[in-house]
Amino acid sequence: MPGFRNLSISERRKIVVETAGIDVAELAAFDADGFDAEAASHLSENVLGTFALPIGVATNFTVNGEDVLVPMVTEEASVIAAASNGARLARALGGFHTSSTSSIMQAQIQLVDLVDPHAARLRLLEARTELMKLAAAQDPKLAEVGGGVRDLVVRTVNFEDETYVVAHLVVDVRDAMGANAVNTMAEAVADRVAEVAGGRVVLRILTNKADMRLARARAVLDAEALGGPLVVDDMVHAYKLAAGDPYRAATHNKGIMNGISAVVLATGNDTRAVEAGAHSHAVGAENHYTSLSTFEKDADGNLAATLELPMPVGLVGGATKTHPGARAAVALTGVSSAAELAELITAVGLAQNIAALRVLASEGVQRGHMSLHAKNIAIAAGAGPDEIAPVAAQLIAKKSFGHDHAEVVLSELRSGR
Ligand SMILES: CC(C)(COP(=O)([O-])OP(=O)([O-])OC[C@H]1O[C@@H](n2cnc3c(N)ncnc32)[C@H](O)[C@@H]1OP(=O)([O-])[O-])[C@@H](O)C(=O)NCCC(=O)NCCSC(=O)C[C@@](C)(O)CC(=O)[O-]
Ligand SMILES: NC(=O)C1=CN([C@@H]2O[C@H](COP(=O)(O)OP(=O)(O)OC[C@H]3O[C@@H](n4cnc5c(N)ncnc54)[C@H](O)[C@@H]3O)[C@@H](O)[C@H]2O)C=CC1
Repeated sequence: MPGFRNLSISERRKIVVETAGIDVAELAAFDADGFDAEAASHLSENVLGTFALPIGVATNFTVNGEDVLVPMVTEEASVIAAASNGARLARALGGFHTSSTSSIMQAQIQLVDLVDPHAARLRLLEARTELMKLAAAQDPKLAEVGGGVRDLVVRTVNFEDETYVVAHLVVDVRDAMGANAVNTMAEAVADRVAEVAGGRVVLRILTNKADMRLARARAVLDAEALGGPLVVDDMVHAYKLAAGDPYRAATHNKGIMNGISAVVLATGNDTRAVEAGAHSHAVGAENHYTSLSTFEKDADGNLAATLELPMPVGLVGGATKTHPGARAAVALTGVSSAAELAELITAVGLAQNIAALRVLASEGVQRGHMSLHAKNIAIAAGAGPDEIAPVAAQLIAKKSFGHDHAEVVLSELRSGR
């Protein structure tokens, strides 16, 4: 959607409504009074009001052959521009291809004070059918929509002089994020689990290491569009440093989460749950913190990029149906299942990562990022509504983004110099 960025907000809204095929009234949720203090007071505690952040759309996304607009809520300049840019680069060779596992979440039930932990583990596995049935009885609605308890897995965990037995309820939560659903089940079976194992239950809570709920995205990027073979090679070098060095991996993955957290937040999902899952997944099989994505040169000299990570997001439950902005954001994407949303979010994470690595492997991040952040610096220096654009333009022209420089530019503007 070239030129979209130059339109006014109302022109952008018109195009979004036409493209997404939604009712214009839905976008009223993004107005200042779209989510008032009264409505907000039902979502959280000790509420004083609401706290607004920008919601924008990333453009240019093709996912599994379909064009899609992506709502993103973020306070950081250049994130939405970069996602749109990454999607534009991927689009030339077919966009993003995605897949995912079933929506499987797990709850952990921790047993302590066991005299025979290894035998207790087997006693629990012998009672597997009974315990699964007891858990399933807590959520008939989930069974109605095709979900439910799929397994009971029992592990032992050793720490210091303790051997804990930990039972995992493995549950298909379908279109829910599923934390409340599996926590309810874990608490309901805890007494019987303690009885069968012959110990005492302490924790009964989901794990955010949602490694049975993975979403995947991949794209091929045209070498010439990236800037040539050297940029491809250097993007692979950038990836390899992240793969081998936790100091770089943390920043590399932060770039991925720039896109992911923004869509998770826009759709009313739990950013902390997704972030905890992502970073736990980034501790790979070799037990060191590494890159969530991969980049490799393919047989044609183009760049093949992939991303796979846990993506526990829902379309029902939590705040997804109760926050009007979240409802509008989901409507805008057109997704109809939690799995589809999870895959879209993963494609956005990959687009974000592609855009960041491309600038890092070529001109560096500061020109693009700071040009878009310049208005923010102007505001922080005290610029009023009419002064923001001219101060930002001066900072960009001089390629000098320091706050002291912004103050000088502002005072020169005010004194007519
Ligand atoms: C910023 C760009 C996109 C400029 O990129 P550019 O090449 O100067 O811009 P362009 O004018 O050629 O535009 C290319 C496309 O980018 C999009 N675009 C471009 N500008 C806008 C805008 N104002 N509003 C909306 N969309 C914009 C838009 O889709 C546009 O296509 P067109 O509309 O022309 O067909 C590029 O430099 C970029 O991708 N930079 C990466 C920035 C980034 O990653 N920001 C996140 C913050 S930094 C960070 O937190 C993470 C990091 C970097 O540390 C992660 C890591 O280390 O791995
Ligand atoms: N560690 C963590 O991540 C924790 C997260 N949470 C919070 O839990 C909330 C999410 O929990 P949920 O169980 O998703 O919420 P929920 O309990 O509000 O909704 C899930 C329920 O919706 C019903 N349902 C109706 N239609 C369904 C469908 N098509 N697919 C699946 N279920 C359907 C089912 O009965 C299901 O149990 C989020 O707000 C999250 O922040 C809560 C505790 C801990």
